[in-house]
Amino acid sequence: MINTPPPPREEPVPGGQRPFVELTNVSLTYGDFGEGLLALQDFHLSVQQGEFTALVGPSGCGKSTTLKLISGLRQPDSGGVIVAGKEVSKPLKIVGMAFQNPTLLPWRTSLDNVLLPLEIVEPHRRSFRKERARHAERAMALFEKVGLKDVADRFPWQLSGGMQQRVSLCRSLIHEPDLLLLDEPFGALDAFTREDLWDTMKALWEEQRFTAVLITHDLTESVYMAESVHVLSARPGRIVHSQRIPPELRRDRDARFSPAFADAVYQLRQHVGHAQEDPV
Ligand SMILES: Nc1ncnc2c1ncn2[C@@H]1O[C@H](COP(=O)(O)OP(=O)(O)OP(=O)(O)O)[C@@H](O)[C@H]1O
Repeated sequence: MINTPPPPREEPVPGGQRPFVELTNVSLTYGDFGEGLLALQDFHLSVQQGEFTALVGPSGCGKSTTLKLISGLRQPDSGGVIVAGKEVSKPLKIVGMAFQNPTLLPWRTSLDNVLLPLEIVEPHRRSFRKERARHAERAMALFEKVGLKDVADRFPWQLSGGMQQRVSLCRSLIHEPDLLLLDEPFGALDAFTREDLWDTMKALWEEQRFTAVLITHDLTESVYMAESVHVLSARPGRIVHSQRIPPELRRDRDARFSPAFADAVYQLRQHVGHAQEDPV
């Protein structure tokens, strides 16, 4: 029902827009050629503008590497990486990122942590001082949206892990990025906090409709959050299965207990299992 054959690649819809994120025939080796470690090979991925996509797969298969390529932190050895219609050749400014570790600076308050990207990245940097009050107002609005109260003046070490991760999500969104890259941001949280944050993130995405790429080991999370889920093979990684997730499975918490939801997770689990057993 929700299966599609392994993509090599989604072609642009005829007459429609090109994908917002497009990796074509990408290979990447860490270290020296010859002795290096081949992380990705023949890798294709396309994500439409405003789409929420998840990448799942065995540990070490190249998921974080894919985000590094999309964000421009690394360049491929061969193949192309295009974001917003342009070849990626350096770190992109239109990207927000959140990681498993919230990586907040302990000597800065929550508000100053959230404002950090505006302080250091152009074009905001040059007008930051003049615009600080306006940015702080936006940060406060974000705090409210993610369910944080009275944290602006508190330091990271005064917050719970879940609160720190909420602050980190605010920081990733403060510059209103077109593209949000999420590297297991919910992975280290307890189950209840994690489920709350899924809903928070979904609400933000529904409101702002940025393009999102989520890496996760949690198949339930991938089905609940993403419109499409791609399974990577064991290293060298490439996509071996793609699954569209019907909107009704992502509608609300109750949907997670439906047979159709369990079926979607089961199918993904089968493909991840095959990927673990049969390295390509
Ligand atoms: N900077 C690096 N130098 C050398 N090897 C690296 C580097 N970064 C990653 N690797 C290796 O490349 C492969 C893919 O790593 P990557 O972090 O992309 O995998 P992953 O799918 O995100 O893993 P996990 O699910 O365990 O987080 C792994 O074998 C990893 O050890």
